Amino acid sequence: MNAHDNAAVTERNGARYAEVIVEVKSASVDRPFHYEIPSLLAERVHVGTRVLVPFGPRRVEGYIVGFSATTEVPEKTKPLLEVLDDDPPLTPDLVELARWLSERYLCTKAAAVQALLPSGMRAKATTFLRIQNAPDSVYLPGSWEYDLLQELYQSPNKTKEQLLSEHPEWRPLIRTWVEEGVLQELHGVKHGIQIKTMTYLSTGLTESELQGALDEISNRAKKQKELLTYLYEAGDALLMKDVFAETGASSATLKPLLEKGFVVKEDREVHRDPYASKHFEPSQPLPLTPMQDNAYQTIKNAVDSDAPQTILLQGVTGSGKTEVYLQSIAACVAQGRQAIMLVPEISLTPQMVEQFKKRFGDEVAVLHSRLSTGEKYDEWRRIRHGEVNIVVGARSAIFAPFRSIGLMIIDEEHENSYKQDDHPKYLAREVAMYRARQHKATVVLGSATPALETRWWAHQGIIQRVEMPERVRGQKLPKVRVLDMRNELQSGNRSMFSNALKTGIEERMERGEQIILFLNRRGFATFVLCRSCGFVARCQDCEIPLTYHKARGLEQLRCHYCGYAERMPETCPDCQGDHVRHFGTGTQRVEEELYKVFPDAKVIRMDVDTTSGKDAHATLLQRFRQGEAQILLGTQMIAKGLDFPNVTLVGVISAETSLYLPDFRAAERTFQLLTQVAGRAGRHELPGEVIVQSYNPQHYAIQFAKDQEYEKFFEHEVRHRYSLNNPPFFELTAFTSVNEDEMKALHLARHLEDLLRRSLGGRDDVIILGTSPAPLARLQGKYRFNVVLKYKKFKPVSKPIREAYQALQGEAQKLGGYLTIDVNAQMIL
Ligand SMILES: Nc1ncnc2c1ncn2[C@@H]1O[C@H](COP(=O)(O)OP(=O)(O)OP(=O)(O)O)[C@@H](O)[C@H]1O
Ligand SMILES: [Zn+2]
Ligand SMILES: [Zn+2]
Repeated sequence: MNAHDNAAVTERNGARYAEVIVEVKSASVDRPFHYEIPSLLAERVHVGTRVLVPFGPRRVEGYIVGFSATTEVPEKTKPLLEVLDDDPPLTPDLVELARWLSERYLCTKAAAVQALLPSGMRAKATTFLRIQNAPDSVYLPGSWEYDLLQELYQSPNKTKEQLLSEHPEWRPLIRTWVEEGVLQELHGVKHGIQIKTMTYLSTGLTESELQGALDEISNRAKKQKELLTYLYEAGDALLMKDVFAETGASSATLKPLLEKGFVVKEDREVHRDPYASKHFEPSQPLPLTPMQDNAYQTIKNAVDSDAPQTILLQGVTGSGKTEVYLQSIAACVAQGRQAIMLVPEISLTPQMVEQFKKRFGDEVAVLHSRLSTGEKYDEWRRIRHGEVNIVVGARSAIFAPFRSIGLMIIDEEHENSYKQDDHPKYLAREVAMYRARQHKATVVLGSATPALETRWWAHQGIIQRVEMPERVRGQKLPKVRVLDMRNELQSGNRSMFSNALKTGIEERMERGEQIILFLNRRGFATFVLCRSCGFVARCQDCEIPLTYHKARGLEQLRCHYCGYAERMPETCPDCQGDHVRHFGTGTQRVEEELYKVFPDAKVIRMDVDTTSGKDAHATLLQRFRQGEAQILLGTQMIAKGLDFPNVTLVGVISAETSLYLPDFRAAERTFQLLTQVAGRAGRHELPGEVIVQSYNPQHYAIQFAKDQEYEKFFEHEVRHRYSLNNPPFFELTAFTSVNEDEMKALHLARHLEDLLRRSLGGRDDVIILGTSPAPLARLQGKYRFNVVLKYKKFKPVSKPIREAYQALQGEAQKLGGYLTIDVNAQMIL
C-alpha cells in the first residue's frame, strides 16, 4: 500500500492497480492507497466505484479515484475485496471535484468524498440479497446452495456483507447466482429505514393453464378463484395491498395459490417519494415582462454558448426572479442538459417546492434537510440514474451527480447558509463556479442584495450582470420609516416599541390586516450601546464593535478581531450620560412584551425554538396565512421569500442587533436583512409600510436600506472594505484553536501565529491578525482563540497555510484540543 498523490488516470486501460481513498478519519491517511485489481473484478471497477478493501487488520470502504500501471512495493500490495455497487456512486468529474475541495478548503480527501454523497450512503450503504428465481435443481442439505437458500428464506434482513462475513466461502456462489438472475442485489442503507420494497403479485399462467388452475381449485374456495382471475386479467404485476383492497382477498386466500405456484409474489425496490401523496396542478409559463425576458435571454444565450459563464441576476424583491429561473431551467432541460436550483434551507418552503413540482412534475428531485435519510438517498439515486433532470435543494444539492449540467442557479446568493460550517467548509457559489468549468455550464447568482464580492466581480467585468429594477406588476417598493429610538427614550417611552409602531400595530389589528415583526438577532455577541446618544463602543484599529464580556466580576470590552481589550465604561464617552448598556433581546422577551401591550393580539412566534419539529416551520406559516394570528414574530428565518397578501406592516424591533456584530460584514448583512424584510410588505393590492426602529438611524446601512438603494450602498461599502483590507480586496482565512483549558487554547493559537509569521510575514500581499479570543469565546465549555489571515490570492499562500495547519494538528491533539480552519471565512465566529 503506497501512496500516489499525483493526478489520477481516469481510464483503466488495463492498469493493474486502483488508487483508493479509504474511509478512515485521520489526517495521517489522507492520501490514496494502491490496491491490486483482481481479474474477477476487472470489468466492474471505474473511477468513482465504491470498493471494500483491507486496511491494516480492518476492512474498510473506499472510493477509486484513479488507476496506475505500477506501484512501488508490488509484493505488499493487497487486492480489492469487493465492488460495492453496480453503478459507481461518484462520476469522474465528482472525483475531480473532491480533489479540488480538499485543496481549496484544506479538508481530508475522505471528508471531501463524503460531502458529495447523500447521508444515506454515509450512514452505511449495504446490499441485500433477494431470491428472484428459485433454482429448479434440488440441493442436498449441507451443500452451499442448500444452506444459502435456507439462510435467505429464514433471515431475509441479513445484509450481503453479514452473510459473507459469516460464510466467506459463499462469495463465488453468490456472485454466480447474481449473474444468473437467481438472486437479486438490492442496494440500501443500514440504520433507520432501509431500502424500501413493496410486494407485488402476478400470475404467469396462459389462458389454458388458467382454466386448468381454476378447475383444480375447490368450488368452495370462491375467493381464490376470484383473486386468480383478477390477476390474470390485469396482466401486469399488481401491488399486493391494492389487490387485497380491490378484491377483498387476504393472505389466507393468497397462500394456497402461492403454494400451488399459480401466483408469484415478489418484492420490488421502490423509491420513497416525499411528495408522492400530493397532487400538483400543472402550471404554464407566464408571459414574461420585458425585463424578465431580457434576463431570460441573457441566461439562455449563456447556456447555449457552451462556455462556462457566471451571471449576476440583480432583481429587486418581487421582480419575478422565480419565473425567470423556471423558464431558464426549462430551456436548459430542452437542450438535454440538467439544472440545479439552490435555495437557502429556510426558503425551501412547501410553496417553493410546489412551484417547481407544478411546472416540471416528476422531472424534479428535491433535497433538503427535513427529508428522512431514506428519502434523501432515494432522491439522490433518481438523480444519479438520470431519472430526473432538475434538482431543487439546499446548499449540498450543488453536488448533485448529474451527467451534463447546463445551468446552476443560486437564489438569494448572498445568504450565509451557502457556506458549510463543517469540513469541508465550502462556499456553494465557488463550488458552482468550479463545476461550471467542468461542465461548460452557466451559473446564475440571483439576489436583490448581492454579496459585495459578487457585485464587485460584476463591476470588474469578471462576471455578467443583468438587472430587474422594478416589481412585476409595477407596484412601488414599500415606504420605509426609520424611527429614532433615542427620541422615544427622551420622551419617556421605555418600552421596546416606539409609539409609531404601537399605533401601526393597533390600526392593522382593527382593520383585520396582518403584521410581521422582525428581530434580526443572532443570539451570541453582546455589544455596548448608549441609549441616550446611540454611541457604540468600537475598536480603534478595526472599527469593529467591541463585545461585552463578564468574567470574575470584571466587565470588559474586547475586540474579536485583533485582541484589543478595555474596561466597560461607566458613563458614555460621547455624551457622559449613564445609559450605557450591553444589548441583546430575544424573541421570547418581545413576545411577552407584545402580550402586555396588546392583550388581545394573537401572535405566532418563529425562531429556532418553535420550529424544531419536522413540519413546524410550514405549519406555523400556514396558520399565519390562514389568519389564525395577526402578528408573526420571528428572526431572520421570516425575512426571505414569504409572500402574504394581507401583510401591510412590517416592523423591525431594532436594526442594531445585526449592525453591531463583531463582523466586518455586519453593515452588509444589516442592509440585506432590512431590504429583504421590507420586501415582504405590499407585494399585492394593499400598500405596505415598514417601520425600522434604531438608535443609529443615520447609519449608512440603515439609510440606504430605507431607500432600497443597493447601488449606493455598494459604492459606499466597497470603499470602506478597501480601506480596511477586507473582502473583496483580501480573502480571509480563520484558524480556531479550541480547548477546555484556556491557556492551552491560547498557547496553540500563539504557536500557530508564530509559524505563520515566519512563513508569511513580511509579504505585502498577506496580513496576519494577532491571536484573539473568538467572538464565540467559549462554546460548550471550551475556550476558542482565533488567528485570522488576510491575503490577496489563495494560490500563492496555500502551501504555507496548509503546512502550518498540518504541523499543529498533532500538537493540538496532544494538548487535548483541536485546531480548525475556515478558508474564505464568511464570518469570523
Ligand atoms: N411575468 C409575470 N406575469 C405576472 N406575474 C408574475 C410574472 N412573473 C412573476 N410574477 C408574480 O410576481 C410575484 C413576485 O415574483 P417572485 O416571488 O418571483 O419575485 P422575486 O424576484 O423572487 O422576489 P423576492 O426576491 O422577494 O423573493 C409572484 O407572485 C409571481 O407569481
Ligand atoms: Zn481591533
Ligand atoms: Zn451617550
